[in-house]
Amino acid sequence: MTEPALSTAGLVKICGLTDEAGVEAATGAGADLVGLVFVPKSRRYVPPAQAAALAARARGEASVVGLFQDPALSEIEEVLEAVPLDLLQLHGRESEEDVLRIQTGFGLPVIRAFGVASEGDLYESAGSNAALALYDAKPPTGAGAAGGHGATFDWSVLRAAPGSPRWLLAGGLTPQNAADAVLACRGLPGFAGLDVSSGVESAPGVKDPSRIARFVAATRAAMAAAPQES
Ligand SMILES: O=C(O)c1ccccc1NCC(=O)[C@H](O)[C@H](O)COP(=O)(O)O
Repeated sequence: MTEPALSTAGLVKICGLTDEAGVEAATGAGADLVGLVFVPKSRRYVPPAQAAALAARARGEASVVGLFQDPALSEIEEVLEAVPLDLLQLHGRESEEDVLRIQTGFGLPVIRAFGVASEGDLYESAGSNAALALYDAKPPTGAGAAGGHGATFDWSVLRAAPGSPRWLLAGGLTPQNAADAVLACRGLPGFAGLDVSSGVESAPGVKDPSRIARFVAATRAAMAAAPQES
C-alpha cells in the first residue's frame, strides 16, 4: 500500500480511472490519489480483477482510493480481497456511524462525499469522522450514480467550510477551470486539494491522458502561485 499523505496542502485526485493509460497519465503527471469506482451502475465501474491490475500500476506512485455508494460491508470486503486499497471513498447516503464503522473496521482512511448546493450542506460535514470530506455538486435529479456528473456548484458557499475535516473540491472541474478553483479555495480553512473525473475525459467514462496531464499541471501551477496557509 502507498501511505496516503493526507496532510499535504495540495492534493490532486484523478477519479474514475478505468484503464492503464489513464493510471499512467495520472501518476506520470504527479497526481497524489487515483480513484477506482466500485459502484456497479457507474459507467466507470471496474471489476475487482481489472482494478487489481490498475492498482498495481499506481503502486508506489499514488494512493489508490476505492469508491463505493451505500456499500454492504461484504462488498468492501470482497473488493479488498482482490485490490489493496489505501483509502475508501463513500459517495452515497452513508451516516457518520457508517463512516466510523468502515474506517475502524477496515483500518483505512475514509473520504466522505457531501453534495453541496448551499452553506447548510457544509454544516453537515462539520466534525465528520472522515479523514477527508469531498465537496461535490449534488447529482442531477434521477441520476443513478451519486457522482461523476461534471456538474459544478457555487464555490462562494465554501467560505462557510468548517475546516475540519480537511476537504477536497470536486464537481465539474476541468483543465480550464482548475486554476480558478484553486484561487477560489486557497486560504479557506481545511482546503486540501482538487478532485476530477468527467473534466479529464474525451467521452463519458473514457479518460484522456492529455487532459489528465493538463489538469494536474494547471492545478499544481495554481497551487504553487497561491500556496495554502491554513
Ligand atoms: O464517477 C462515478 O461514476 C461515480 C459513481 C458513483 C459515485 C461516485 C462517482 N464518482 C465520484 C467522484 O469522485 C467524482 O470524481 C466526483 O463526483 C467529481 O466528478 P466530476 O464532476 O465528473 O469531475
